[in-house]
Amino acid sequence: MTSNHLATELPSWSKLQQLHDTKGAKYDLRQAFKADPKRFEKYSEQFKGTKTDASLLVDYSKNLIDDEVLKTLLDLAREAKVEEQRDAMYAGVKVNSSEGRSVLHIALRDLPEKFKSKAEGVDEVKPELEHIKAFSDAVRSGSHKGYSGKQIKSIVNIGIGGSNLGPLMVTQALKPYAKKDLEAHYVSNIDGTHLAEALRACDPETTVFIIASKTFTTQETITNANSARDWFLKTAKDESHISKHFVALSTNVKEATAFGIDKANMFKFWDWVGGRYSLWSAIGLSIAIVIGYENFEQLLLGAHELDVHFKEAPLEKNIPVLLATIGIWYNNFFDAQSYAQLPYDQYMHRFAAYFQQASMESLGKGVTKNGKRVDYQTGEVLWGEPGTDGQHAFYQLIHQGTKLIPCDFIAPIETQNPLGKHHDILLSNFFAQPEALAFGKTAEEAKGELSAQDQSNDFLIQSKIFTGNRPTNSILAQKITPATLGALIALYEHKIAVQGFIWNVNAYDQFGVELGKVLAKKILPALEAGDPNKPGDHDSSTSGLISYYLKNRKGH
Ligand SMILES: O=P(O)(O)OC[C@H]1O[C@](O)(CO)[C@@H](O)[C@@H]1O
Repeated sequence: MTSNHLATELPSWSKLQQLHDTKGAKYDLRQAFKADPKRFEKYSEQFKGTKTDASLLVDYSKNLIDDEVLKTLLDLAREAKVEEQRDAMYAGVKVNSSEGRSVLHIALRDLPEKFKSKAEGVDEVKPELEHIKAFSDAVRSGSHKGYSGKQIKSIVNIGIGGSNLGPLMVTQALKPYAKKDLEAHYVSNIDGTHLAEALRACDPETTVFIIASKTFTTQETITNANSARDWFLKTAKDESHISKHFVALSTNVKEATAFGIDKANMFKFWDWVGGRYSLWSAIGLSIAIVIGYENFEQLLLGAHELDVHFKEAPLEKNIPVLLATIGIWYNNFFDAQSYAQLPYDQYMHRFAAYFQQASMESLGKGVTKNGKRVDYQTGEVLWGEPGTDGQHAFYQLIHQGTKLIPCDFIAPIETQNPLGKHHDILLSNFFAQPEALAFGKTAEEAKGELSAQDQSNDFLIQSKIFTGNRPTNSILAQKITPATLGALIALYEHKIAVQGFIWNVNAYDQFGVELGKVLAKKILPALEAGDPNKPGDHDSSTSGLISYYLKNRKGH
């Protein structure tokens, strides 16, 4: 299923522009809520797993939308053939056209085999899960021992981008489910500090290194993996011990073998698993080790149940479609420059960082799938920090700054750590912030709060006005369990898919990360040669910087 369109050519695009100009820009949430006491019921959806405890309430009523806007947004989705593109993706059509690949992370979690996606390797998903189960069980139970017969106490996942952020985010978000006597470290950065700090906390006799790289050629990962092997061999001495301490997660068996990893220690996945969608695959091995295979399976099943919702719910009730199109409303018609994800759950502190890659690497594209340059904005700039820390840092700008920043607030109803009044206080903030953003404070109200003397101080009054009409979604999860987290991640993955379908960009390639990598490879020999007078053939800025570095570096 290919589509030829520029989003601006779809009939509903100009209608949305009109709607924005005639009423969207002036939309008043105070009035909207007053006029319709059932607005919350109308503009919220519940998602409940049937076989898992996944449970989400998504309230999108505090958006600058009415029935006409919403209908037009969904018309836009239909005109862009979102449903057909989704079905093609699920079926295994090679929708990643530039790389000639299917996009089937949904097949990794389709344990009930509902979608019958077709691609080479789909039938290997379950055997590979068995492999993950056997290894994670062995490490957790202590039956997999280090070369000197000791039980494994630390794992170090070495990977970057999608081979790091997903497992890192999930193991943090699900920390209450983690095995207590096992330390998990995640090393991604080529900065030697990252590996050095992790190794300081490890003992070679009791550490397993998980080399996670789809391609097994990524410079950071291979360099870190080699340094980890050197560190290990300094103590272990004998290379035959490597097999008990190094495993590889990769689609590239040849390179992993060349690195010295035993076939039995390789966990494979397939080219239809995009790096930033790979936590459900062998890349999730560290998740299974940390939280146990049964919990890992719940994560997959929760995501699968959301996949079913995305596939079967009518667009009017389809949560990923609603969030995606509402996002487009602001990104393309209100010129919103960014979008914030704000989890009110300390364990979810890497959630926005994870979706930064998933969303921005997927949708940061400037050409359509047919090679036409787009004449509209694409990927949202995504950022965020957990509440309430964010409140004391950047919320001032969200409330009163000149930029429109749509936000998603996410919180669990049940905390993993009941502690006095803490959770109610946290949640009171979770409820209050979207309320303040939506309804603001008028000049009258601001004036009423001032002393008689200050009531004529216009600067004070103006400074205390909150314009309101700042849009938010509020997502309440029952509890951040493995299944609920799986559903939440899948929800945002599908939001990305829908936006890609509408903007008609390929959300599954990443050519934008290449150029800088190629230039770095050209620069490295000059740094290794070390002659400040020979920085290589560059512009004066780059050469000047390299020479300055070479002249001033010490301890090399
Ligand atoms: O898993 P690999 O092949 O080492 O790639 C790591 C990351 O590098 C990228 O290719 C580019 O940043 C990501 O898409 C990917 O997640």
